[in-house]
Amino acid sequence: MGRSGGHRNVLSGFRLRPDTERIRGRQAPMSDPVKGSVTDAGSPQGQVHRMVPVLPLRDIVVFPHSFLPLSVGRKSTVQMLRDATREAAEADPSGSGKVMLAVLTQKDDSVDNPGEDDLYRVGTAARLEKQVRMREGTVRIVIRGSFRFRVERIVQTEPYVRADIRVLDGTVGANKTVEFEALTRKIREELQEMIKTDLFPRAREVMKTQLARVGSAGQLADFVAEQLPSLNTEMRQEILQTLSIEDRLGLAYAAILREKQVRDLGRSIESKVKSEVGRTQREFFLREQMKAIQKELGEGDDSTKEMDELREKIEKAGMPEEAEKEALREFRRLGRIPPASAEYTVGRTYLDWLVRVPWDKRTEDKYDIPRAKDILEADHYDLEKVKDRILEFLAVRERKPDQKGPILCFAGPPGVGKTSLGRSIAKAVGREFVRLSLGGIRDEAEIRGHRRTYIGALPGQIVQGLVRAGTRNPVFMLDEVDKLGMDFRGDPSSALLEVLDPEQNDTFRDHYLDLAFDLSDVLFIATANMMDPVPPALRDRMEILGLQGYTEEEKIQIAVRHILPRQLENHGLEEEEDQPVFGRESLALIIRDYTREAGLRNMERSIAKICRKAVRKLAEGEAGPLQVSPEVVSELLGAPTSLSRELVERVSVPGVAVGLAWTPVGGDILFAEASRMKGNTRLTLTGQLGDVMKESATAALSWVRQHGATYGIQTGFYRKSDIHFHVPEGSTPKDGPSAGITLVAALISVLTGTVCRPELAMTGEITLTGHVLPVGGIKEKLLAAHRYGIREVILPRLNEGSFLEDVPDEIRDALQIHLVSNLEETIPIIFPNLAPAPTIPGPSIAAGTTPDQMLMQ
Ligand SMILES: Nc1ncnc2c1ncn2[C@@H]1O[C@H](COP(=O)(O)OP(=O)(O)OP(=O)(O)O)[C@@H](O)[C@H]1O
Repeated sequence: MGRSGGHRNVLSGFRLRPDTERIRGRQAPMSDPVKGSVTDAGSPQGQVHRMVPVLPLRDIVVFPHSFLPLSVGRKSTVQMLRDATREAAEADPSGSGKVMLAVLTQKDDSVDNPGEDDLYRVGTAARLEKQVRMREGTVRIVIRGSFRFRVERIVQTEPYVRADIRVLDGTVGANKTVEFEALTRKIREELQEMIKTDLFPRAREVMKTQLARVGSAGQLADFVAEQLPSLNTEMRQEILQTLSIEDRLGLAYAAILREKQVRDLGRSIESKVKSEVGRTQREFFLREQMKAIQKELGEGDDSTKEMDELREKIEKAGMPEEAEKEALREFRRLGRIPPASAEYTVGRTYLDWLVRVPWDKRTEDKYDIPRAKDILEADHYDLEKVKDRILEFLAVRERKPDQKGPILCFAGPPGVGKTSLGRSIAKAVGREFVRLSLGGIRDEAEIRGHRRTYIGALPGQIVQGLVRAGTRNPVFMLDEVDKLGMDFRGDPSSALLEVLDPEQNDTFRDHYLDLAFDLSDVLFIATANMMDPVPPALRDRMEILGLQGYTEEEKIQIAVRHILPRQLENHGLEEEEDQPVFGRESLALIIRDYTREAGLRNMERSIAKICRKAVRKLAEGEAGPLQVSPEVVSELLGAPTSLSRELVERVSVPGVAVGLAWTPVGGDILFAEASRMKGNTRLTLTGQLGDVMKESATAALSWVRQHGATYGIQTGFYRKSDIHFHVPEGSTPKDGPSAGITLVAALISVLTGTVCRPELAMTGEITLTGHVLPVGGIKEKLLAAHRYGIREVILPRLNEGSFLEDVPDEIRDALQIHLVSNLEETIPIIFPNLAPAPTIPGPSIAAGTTPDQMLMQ
């Protein structure tokens, strides 16, 4: 027997039967529309009906007054219907004989051919109201429940079941109407409430009418059992078998309470599901829309693939536990944010940085000292002291790899090979090399990164450098530590201190990554042009290796051995017949007239320029190697920027003297100018005069006023004069006391109207009593003098030691050096024609006298 196909709608309650509609074309009423008190009438109670054909049902319990359509599919049942119909027709040839069926519910609905034990013993006798044979062999029937019965005996099982049945009284205790009143009313109220809240309007009306037609209390209990969807077959069967009305009402009420619970639960699930479904559906819809837009724009939908790749990268990045946890957390968050949002981009960029940081990638160190020596030798000419120190440094590291030794700092003018030494160290130990220029960094965040809350935040330069290196243990060159700035955005040098401090740098925390990174494997090397501006705390961490400028000869050697071969290779001039041939004089010319530097930067640039021109000439079909003679140099590089000529011109008037200065970019010459005007004893100082040089100017004036007469200067010259000192700035700022004798020379020159000699330069600090004190940077200054073609130099005698020690022979040989102890010795060297008169001691000057007061004397 097939099921009726009755559809139970959990959410809306009551059972709706689509089959009913199909058969009758409209919603069939669920119960017999009989009015008034209904007993299980139709058969006297206790009466036994014999040989009644049994209609076994799966999952459905039929009650008296039930009126329901069913679909019959089992062959045995179809046959049973045919036989029963025939028998009824035979018994009542008038045609009004109704077929009566004993409807029994199966205990187990999986049984196909139920026997005696598979059926409940209590059922409902029903009349067959209608039957329609369908094409596929099934029969649609409509039955109407009549009375409860109990099976007395199964009299036949094949081909279908027949039984003798006894009519039961389903109205036991029906006279106690008052007692039932409260319960009946309650049940009705509950049912009405359910109908109101849970049904669609049309079904609600049908149900209301049916409930209104339910007359007796027993019938009400049956109605509940039949209609409440949450009851199962056993519960319904139990209500059917309960003959006492009181008990049946009790069971029905319990069923209602249960139903209410189930509905409340259903509602809360429904609202949860609804809100979840609403949100997911919305997101889904938006994502789909976005995909469509991307597709339209031809951007494709690679996001899933991309996310998979990202996850793989996170897993392979070798992050420490803390970092990996954070990365996966961010990754999961990313999965929940729409990819087009700004937040997604921020998260994505963060993860991209995280996976690029070389958490566990490192190179194996090679501490092979002889090999390191070869590499340093091959890459660098001279610099013996520095190379020795580097080799010692490496040797100690070999013995004690975790040595938290000093940080090397190469100090010297630009272009003397600081960076290239760093590269050679990296090559020698087999590490990657990265370089970070600290020049102009004023913001701590550039070292340590911006916090992620800033739009466009990035990791700091240290982390970026490591990412560039691709390993966690590169040689990291911090260029120009002396140029670190500091302002309201924080002090970058304190961040740098942390980076360089071996006690702290194993847990360096970049603000952007916000994760600890161990920097202790990094080999930091610093460079600086001068050490004075480097904050003392930073200087303390470093061992300073000084590199000075090169002499002309050294430069020629470096050019021939290193720079030329490199530039030829860079310009694709490997073939000998293509290579330009540089003569020694040409290189000297470039050094002397085209580059004014302590290092080799401009020289390398000039050589590169000539190589470019040579390549072009070859390309234009000019055969043979280019012979780079001095004339060709002039032709290719243009007019020389020779200073010697400028020197002669500038010193051709009285009042100008040539001094030597030390600057952060190497030695340089300076012009000290003095002039005298009619006036009122005023001293004016202009130009690039630092505080120290201003003091030197005042001291120079005082000395000349005291001793000027010796050199033919009118005593009291200052009374009707204003004196003006000026030191043109030139390209590089210069400061220091070493201009003392130069200022004296300029003043005497203007006061006596005698020009200084252009081939003579000088340096030395003076005291008020005319002593010449030692100064710094002797080697640099002499190299500069040589570069400019100066032939004579006046130096303080007290510098004799460093002059003999530091200055290369070649320079010493090329320059005539005058060592002086006081100005009396000095002036005749500068002005040989000013005959010194016997010394007349001047008036002594009280301490604390101002320049103006002095001028008044
Ligand atoms: N002693 C040397 N031997 C060989 N080549 C040298 C030597 N000194 C400098 N050079 C070459 O001169 C050029 C400039 O040197 P480098 O860039 O290392 O200078 P630097 O001191 O680092 O300058 P900066 O302070 O401006 O960074 C490089 O090509 C370098 O190879």
